[in-house]
Order: sequence, then C-alpha cells, then structure tokens
Amino acid sequence: MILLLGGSGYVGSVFAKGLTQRGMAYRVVSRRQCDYTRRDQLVALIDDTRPSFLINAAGYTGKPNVEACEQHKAECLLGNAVLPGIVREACQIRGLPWGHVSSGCIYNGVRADESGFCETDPPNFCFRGPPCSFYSGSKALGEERLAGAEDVFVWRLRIPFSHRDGPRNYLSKLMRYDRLLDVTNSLADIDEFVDACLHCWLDRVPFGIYNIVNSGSVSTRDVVDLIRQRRITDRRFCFFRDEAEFMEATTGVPRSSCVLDNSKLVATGFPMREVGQAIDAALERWQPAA
Ligand SMILES: NC(=O)C1=CN([C@@H]2O[C@H](COP(=O)(O)OP(=O)(O)OC[C@H]3O[C@@H](n4cnc5c(N)ncnc54)[C@H](OP(=O)(O)O)[C@@H]3O)[C@@H](O)[C@H]2O)C=CC1
Ligand SMILES: Cc1cn([C@H]2C[C@H](O)[C@@H](COP(=O)(O)OP(=O)(O)O[C@H]3O[C@@H](C)C(=O)[C@@H](O)[C@H]3O)O2)c(=O)[nH]c1=O
Repeated sequence: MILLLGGSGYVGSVFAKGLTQRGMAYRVVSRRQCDYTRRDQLVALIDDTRPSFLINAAGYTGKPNVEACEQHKAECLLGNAVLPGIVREACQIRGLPWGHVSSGCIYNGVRADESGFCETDPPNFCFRGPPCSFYSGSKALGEERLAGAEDVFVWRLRIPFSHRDGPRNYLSKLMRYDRLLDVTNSLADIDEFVDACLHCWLDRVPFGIYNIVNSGSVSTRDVVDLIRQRRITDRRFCFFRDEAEFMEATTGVPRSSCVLDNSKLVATGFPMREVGQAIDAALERWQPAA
C-alpha cells in the first residue's frame, strides 16, 4: 500500500489516477484526517497502515499562481520547506522509502555552456541565489532538508501541462492570460511526469534527485504556434515587450524560466517525449473545460 500525501491536490490527483490505473493500493492522506505536518501523527499513521512507499505531493503553490506565496509566507514555508524535513524524519524512523515532488523552478536560465541544469547543479533561483520568488526560495529550502537522505526520490516537476483544460494547466493559462511573457522553458506533461515517478519506484531506480521534464525546451511563442496550428482557440495572443514590462504589469514577482537536463532519468530506461511533440499530442486530444 502507498500513502499519498496531498492526494486531493492538482499533482496528487494525477498520482491517484496513475495508481488506480495500475491497480495499486493507495491511501490519500489529507491534513484534515491526519495532520501529517506533525511528525508524531505521521509516524502513527505509518504504524497503522504499514505502507511500502510514501508519495509526498503536498505543498503550497499559491493560487492562481505563485504570486500568492508572497502574501502567505508562513503556509508556504510550512508546506515547502518544513514539511519535507518532517516526512524525511518520519520515514527514516520507520525505514520507509518515499518520493517527494519538488520543482525545477529553483533554477533560472541555462548553464554557462548553454545546456540544461543537471541534478548536481546548485540552485540559482533561491534565497541563497537571489532574486527569486518566495515560492522558489521555499522549494530550494525543502530540497536542502533532504540533502543526504537515503531511500528518497526527489522528483523535480516543472510547469505542468496536459490535454485536460483547467486553471492549473500551462496550456490553458497561456490561452487565458491577457498578455504573455516570451521565455524558454522545460515543461512536463503531468501524466508522463507521474508515469516517470512511478517507474522510479516500481523499477527500483537508484534513489536521488531526478529532473522529470519532457526532453528539450520550448519558447512561449513555440507553444502558441502549436495552439494556433491545432485551432484550439481563435484568440489573438499579445506578448509583453520584455521581462521588465511583465514585472511592471503583474505584481512584480520574478518567475523562473529555465531549461533542465533530463538525461539522468532517461538513462534509467524511461524515454520522455520531446517537449514539442508532447504538447502537440496534448493539443490533438484537447478536452475543453465544461
Ligand atoms: N502545480 C505546479 O505547477 C507544480 C507543483 N509542484 C509541487 O507539487 C506539489 C503539489 O502541488 P499542487 O498539487 O499544484 O498543489 P495543490 O495546492 O493543488 O495541492 C497541494 C496539497 O498539499 C496539501 N498541503 C500540505 N501542506 C500544505 C500547506 N502548507 N499549504 C497548502 N497545502 C498544503 C493540501 O492537501 P490536504 O490539505 O488535503 O492535505 C493541498 O491540497 C507542491 O509541492 C508543489 O511545489 C512542483 C512543480 C509544479
Ligand atoms: C501571470 C502571467 C504569467 N505568464 C507566464 C510566466 C511564466 O512563464 C508562465 C507561468 O506563470 P504562472 O504565473 O502561470 O505560473 P507559476 O505560478 O509561476 O507556475 C509555476 O507553478 C509552480 C507551482 C511551479 O512549481 C512551477 O513549475 C510553475 O508551474 O506564464 C504570462 O505569460 N502572463 C501572465 O500574465
């Protein structure tokens, strides 16, 4: 049995779907039923349920986007920086292997040689490498709490998208924002992300950090071109002149725009699709929100 913390959230619900599809037994744990932000309660839950693995898909992201983290710093720190340490301690006490959903947004840009960031590169969009958003800073602190931990996967997700229209889907967001920032990013099809995470556990991949994104990178304009080609919307897309204009027009919270190298994951035998191909496939079977 697998314990799934935050299983009712955006990312957690896709894990729940992936586990159901595989016929794997799991239990969604919400803070309402068990305050898993308290180590004693989490240890007691592990003792009661005897899971073979735990997935931590809980955290604070801010809604509608990370800008909200600047106003909710305590919740953000608790969910992203403190909670991973508590889960680490509880799992260590009971010898339970686990996986943690982290974020690639602890990086900005590309490496000096213009390649994507690897798992061994230190974060450069974090409290130790300012400027950063409060959200990114808190996620980097969460990873620090896991340094040296055994028996844990740190799965770095980045800007999820899917064929299901919705407020958290990057493709939907691009179709709804008044103006767009043209930046180059690594992205992840969220179903493929979950498949890759479950592969790590089921195929007994070595524990450690994994960048779980589709291969390559895309610019916002590339994505908009794909949306246009599939005739998903007839709206006219407008772009900010540059990042300075974006910062002025929005609440001035810096965003991480970065490229991640996924070759460590691919080398484990999980071939992530090229990002443009994955986006086009999502748009081909696009399910508009009701
Ligand atoms: N969505 C995205 O774009 C990305 C998300 N991630 C990471 O994935 C994880 C899940 O994100 P997502 O599913 O989008 O978030 P949601 O807000 O949709 O769900 C997160 C769930 O976490 C639980 N939770 C535990 N502690 C807190 C807290 N302090 N504040 C708020 N919620 C808390 C809540 O579940 P309950 O109350 O039921 O226990 C909540 O429903 C986070 O760690 C996030 O950083 C990483 C990259 C991209
Ligand atoms: C607000 C806004 C954003 N953007 C751009 C900025 C950025 O490149 C992209 C996404 O920005 P958003 O503000 O929608 O999303 P943001 O909350 O920054 O997204 C992040 O959520 C957290 C939880 C993560 O971990 C990240 O991986 C990522 O998914 O859209 C616009 O083009 N126009 C806008 O008006």
